[in-house]
Amino acid sequence: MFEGNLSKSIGKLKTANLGFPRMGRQRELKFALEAYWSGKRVEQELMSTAAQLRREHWKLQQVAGLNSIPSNDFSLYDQVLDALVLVGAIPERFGSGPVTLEQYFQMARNSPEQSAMEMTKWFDTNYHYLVPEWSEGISFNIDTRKLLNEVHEARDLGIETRPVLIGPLTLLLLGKGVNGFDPMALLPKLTTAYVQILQVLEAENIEWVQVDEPMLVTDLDANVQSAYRQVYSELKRVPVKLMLTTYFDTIGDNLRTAIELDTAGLHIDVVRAPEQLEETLQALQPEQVLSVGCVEGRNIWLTDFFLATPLLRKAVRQLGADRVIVAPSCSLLHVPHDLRSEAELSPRIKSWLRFAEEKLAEISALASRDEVAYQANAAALADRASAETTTNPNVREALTALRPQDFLRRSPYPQRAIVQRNELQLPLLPTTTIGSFPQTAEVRKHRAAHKHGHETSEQYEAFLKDAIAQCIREQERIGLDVLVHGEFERNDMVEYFAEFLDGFAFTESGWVQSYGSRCVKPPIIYGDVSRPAPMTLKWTSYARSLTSRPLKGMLTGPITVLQWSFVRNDISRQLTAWQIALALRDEVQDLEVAGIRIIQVDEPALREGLPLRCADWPHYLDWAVKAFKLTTSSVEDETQIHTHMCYCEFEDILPSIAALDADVISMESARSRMELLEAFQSHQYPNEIGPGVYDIHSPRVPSAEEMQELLSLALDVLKPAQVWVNPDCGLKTRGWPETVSALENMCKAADRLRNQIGA
Ligand SMILES: Nc1nc2c(c(=O)[nH]1)N[C@@H](CNc1ccc(C(=O)N[C@@H](CCC(=O)N[C@@H](CCC(=O)N[C@@H](CCC(=O)O)C(=O)O)C(=O)O)C(=O)O)cc1)CN2
Ligand code: MET
Ligand SMILES: [Zn+2]
Repeated sequence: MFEGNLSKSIGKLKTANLGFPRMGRQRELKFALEAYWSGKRVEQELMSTAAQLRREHWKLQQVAGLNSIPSNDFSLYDQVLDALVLVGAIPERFGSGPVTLEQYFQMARNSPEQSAMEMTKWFDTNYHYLVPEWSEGISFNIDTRKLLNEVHEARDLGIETRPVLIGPLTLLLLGKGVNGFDPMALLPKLTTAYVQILQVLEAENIEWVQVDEPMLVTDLDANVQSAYRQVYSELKRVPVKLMLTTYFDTIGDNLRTAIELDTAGLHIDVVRAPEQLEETLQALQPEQVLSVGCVEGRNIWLTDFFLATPLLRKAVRQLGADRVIVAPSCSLLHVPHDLRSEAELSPRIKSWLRFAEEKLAEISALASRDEVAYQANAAALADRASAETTTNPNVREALTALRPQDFLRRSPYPQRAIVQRNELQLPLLPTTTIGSFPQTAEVRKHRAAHKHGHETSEQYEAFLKDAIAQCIREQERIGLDVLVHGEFERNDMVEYFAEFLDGFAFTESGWVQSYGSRCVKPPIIYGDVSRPAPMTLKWTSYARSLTSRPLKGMLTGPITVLQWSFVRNDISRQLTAWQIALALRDEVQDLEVAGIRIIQVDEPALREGLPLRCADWPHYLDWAVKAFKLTTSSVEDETQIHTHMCYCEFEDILPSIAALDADVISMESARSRMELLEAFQSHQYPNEIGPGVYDIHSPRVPSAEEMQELLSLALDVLKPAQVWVNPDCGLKTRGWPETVSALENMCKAADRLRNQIGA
């Protein structure tokens, strides 16, 4: 009956999962972790919550009928940190193994005494991992306690798992060499460690191991490709079957290398890169199994069974049913746990969505060609495709009417700078913050009370007014030059805006891990985006009325809204980004009309959205930069546009950052001691820059001297008139006392430097 259906003759296919969200349905892990860290719970209690979650998640996967269920995909903080503990590669400053729970969290979390390992984005996702630190002296002493514990726990439930390991090359390449050390020098020792780990698993009668090598979807040079061959020829000596697992893009020119590793199986992502199926099928060796990642692990839309089925059918024709596995494209870590508790979501939109649990059901249905599921899938797809609510003709029209000048400021920067200087009358080395002030438990408590109807809107707004007023007074007292309102009304810098925009839907419990215990609830873009009414005008204007100093309005930029939402897969990312840009452009205009002279449009996710393959960079950077310019270009020369970026390496996209043509950019740089400035210097960055002078991820209060020193480094390469003074990022995760002390020191540092340079 169904064209796309697998024919009855080929039998049921095998299924696998690559990883399950670990926070728990109601974020049980988050609360257990935070209770442990605050001393309200002991280690034993945390461990028992974690074990309970693992059991529940394994059982879910068993009930869903999956043949291959992962273990070691759980983590108390981060899977890369776990991999480092597993191979025993612990940076010296944290002592040596076997690692205790206390040491484990010291590596992950900053304390006043000790700085944690650095964090950065996992490929092009909003998940952050801890960056391995590779140095000459590092030793490898494997510690398989966690790995084996999970294997055994699952066995106690009668479940044979396929343990997940981060592959050796991916682990190595994700890290950074300390002081110019070449991590590749560690390859022989690291290989030995992996051989030992596989031997331990083999001794446990483990049949299959999932080895994640997403680095294989990036551009690799010949040295790395040959390192892959070297390492895997060693691993092959251990008789366990390896599922070489790639995701997020195409293996492309690494295909030959991947095949030559001669692993028992290969997993490919045919959601992001369906075109690689054909060539992979041609290239596979006679016995190799192919795991077809056809249920998207990165997004929340229902799978199009009628697109996935022909791919599976093609694989089956070529390989035979017993060499094909149906799987998600990547780990389900990046989607929320389940849809069941979403009572507020429109039933129609809900019928188009699948979270982790529902994706397991899709995998089973695809593999067994469940007739009823196929019918339901066809009906939901047809309903989504025909829904009128997803298209807004006005928005489409506005986009087609765009002219080149809509992407350009009226005058070039040097001219704008002169009028802005006149208008704003700021001192040299102006001081400011990135926008948010501490989101204290009190702020969150009021918002929760308001949301659940325990506090009226009047009460909640009175509280916010008070918080803003106090924040303005405090900034004036500290002596900051450009003030902000503090962002107390915002639950999250993306979700808050999405709530005002048409085309977005929200979940109540659709949490996704961002790092450690921190989660985000990405809004869902299901239709054309537009702005029915102003979003930030009220609180920004209120704050402005409280001070005579310049007040900076704060918006989240189009790429960051796109990147931190679940996006449509029925129109291009570019189109959605430009729709968001048009909505934000209206907001920028309203703020300007209301007399806000400085407007910051945050784009911390600009770098994160960069494609994994360099060949795809120019196209992305072109439309992403245009989205920012569309948002910001309508203003008069007098209005100063700021932007802010953090959480990543910017060196490789500096020309595009310059092309944003923001008057001022603030960037994270304290943790790398301003390394970034060299790049700015060599590119002759033309506009103004606030290189962050202190790391806001730590409660430690930096001294004025320290920040003065960093600022001097900035002044070595930049003209004084170019330099702004600010922290690395927003202060929402900090407490008030340390925030005030740090900002006081920051202003002191700026003052001293002004004196030094005779301003
Ligand atoms: N979307 C996004 N991605 C991002 C960032 C970001 O800011 N946003 N920053 C970087 C990552 N940094 C992050 C920093 C902090 C948190 C964070 O603190 N998350 C909070 C949740 C934030 C939030 O939405 N808070 C809601 C409250 C949600 C909630 O749990 N409410 C409860 C009760 C809350 C209470 O009483 O405390 C309820 O409604 O019942 C609010 O403030 O309104 C957490 O995990 O705890 C997340 C990411 C990069 N990616
Ligand atoms: N304006 C935002 C803040 O201060 C920017 C954060 S970037 C992750 O929190
Ligand atoms: Zn930031």
